[in-house]
Amino acid sequence: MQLGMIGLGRMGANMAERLMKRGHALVVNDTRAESMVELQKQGATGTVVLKEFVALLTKPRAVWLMLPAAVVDKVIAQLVPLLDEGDIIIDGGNSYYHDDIRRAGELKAKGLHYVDVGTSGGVFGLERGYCLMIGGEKPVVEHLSPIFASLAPGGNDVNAQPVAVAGKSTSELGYLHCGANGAGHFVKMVHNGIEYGLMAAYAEGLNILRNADIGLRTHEVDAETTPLLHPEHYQYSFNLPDIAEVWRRGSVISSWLLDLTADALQDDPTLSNFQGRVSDSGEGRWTAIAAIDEAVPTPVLSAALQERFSSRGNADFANKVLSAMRSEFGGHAEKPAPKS
Ligand SMILES: NC(=O)C1=CN([C@@H]2O[C@H](COP(=O)(O)OP(=O)(O)OC[C@H]3O[C@@H](n4cnc5c(N)ncnc54)[C@H](O)[C@@H]3O)[C@@H](O)[C@H]2O)C=CC1
Ligand SMILES: O=C(CO)[C@H](O)[C@H](O)COP(=O)(O)O
Repeated sequence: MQLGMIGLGRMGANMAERLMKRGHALVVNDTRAESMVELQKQGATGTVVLKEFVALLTKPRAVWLMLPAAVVDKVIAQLVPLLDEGDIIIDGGNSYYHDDIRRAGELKAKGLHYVDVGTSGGVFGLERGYCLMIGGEKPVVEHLSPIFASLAPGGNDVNAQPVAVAGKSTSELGYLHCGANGAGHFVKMVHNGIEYGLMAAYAEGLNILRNADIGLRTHEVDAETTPLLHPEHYQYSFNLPDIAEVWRRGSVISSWLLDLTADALQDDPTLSNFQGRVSDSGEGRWTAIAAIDEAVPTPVLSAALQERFSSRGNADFANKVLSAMRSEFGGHAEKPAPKS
């Protein structure tokens, strides 16, 4: 099948390559001409000029956007005058599902179809395949199924576990039509909310292990902690790369995120290349908003999001306010920071 791919960054380029390896014809576009070179060598047709890109596509055209969420509306506005009735725009990035609902309505009025696809798999998707969470009209989704089936891991995914729905759903192949427009990105939003929680759980647990030698270095211990500490209980110098590795082998908490964590710790046990300022691209916030709208408690997912804000120094002033209040009501002075 032919597919147009706009956005050839960390995700789009690998997805185009995976599709070509599985026999699809790719027409590619990016504002960065250099991002097309390798794909063109592999057989893709490509141009930086959007009008020429559209002219290379056969009707009904299928155009997959793999762009930062912030530029999707702009690119759709440029694309629409170039498209014809019956053409399909697929947004495979991390858009907010509210935007999908609006876009699908606007495009429907022009005779165009819109499909939202939550894509998971990161830069490893080229080899492992991508998990696809899809929202849109059933016949349009079915029309695109050769593309979804080729991007997804498929039934031979080595990580796949036996499933109860065998033979009844494409879910066992790694892609799923989740519902009407917005449903794909709704499911991806919650997927990423869970991702934040899982990531925070591993990070917090490993931090407890890392500090289990605190009784051996009482001279460094925070002045607040010293009176409460029984040094004899904290005499362990754990090897974190080894612990992450052993947890990968048959443990209850084994996972792909743990595999990646173990790899990172093998490379550098102190993670000295990172400052620990953790960004967020919106999905965790939208998950928290949906939970509030539904009045569903999400203490773990919400705390994981808040932890990212703190990591960027956004709690510093609040902490100063706390110290100021302690000083005001109890005359408590701030104690010195631990020696490093
Ligand atoms: N990196 C990841 O692990 C994952 C990313 N996503 C989502 O996929 C989307 C793409 O992510 P990445 O590939 O990581 O981003 P990226 O920043 O690596 O690539 C974006 C590409 O879009 C191009 N681009 C920007 N504006 C353009 C325009 N107006 N016209 C044509 N091309 C344009 C850029 O030149 C770049 O090549 C985002 O929505 C992201 O949130 C989804 C799952 C995983
Ligand atoms: O969708 C993804 C993974 O599933 C992307 O890597 C996304 O960028 C992760 O979210 P955040 O940037 O908020 O950490």
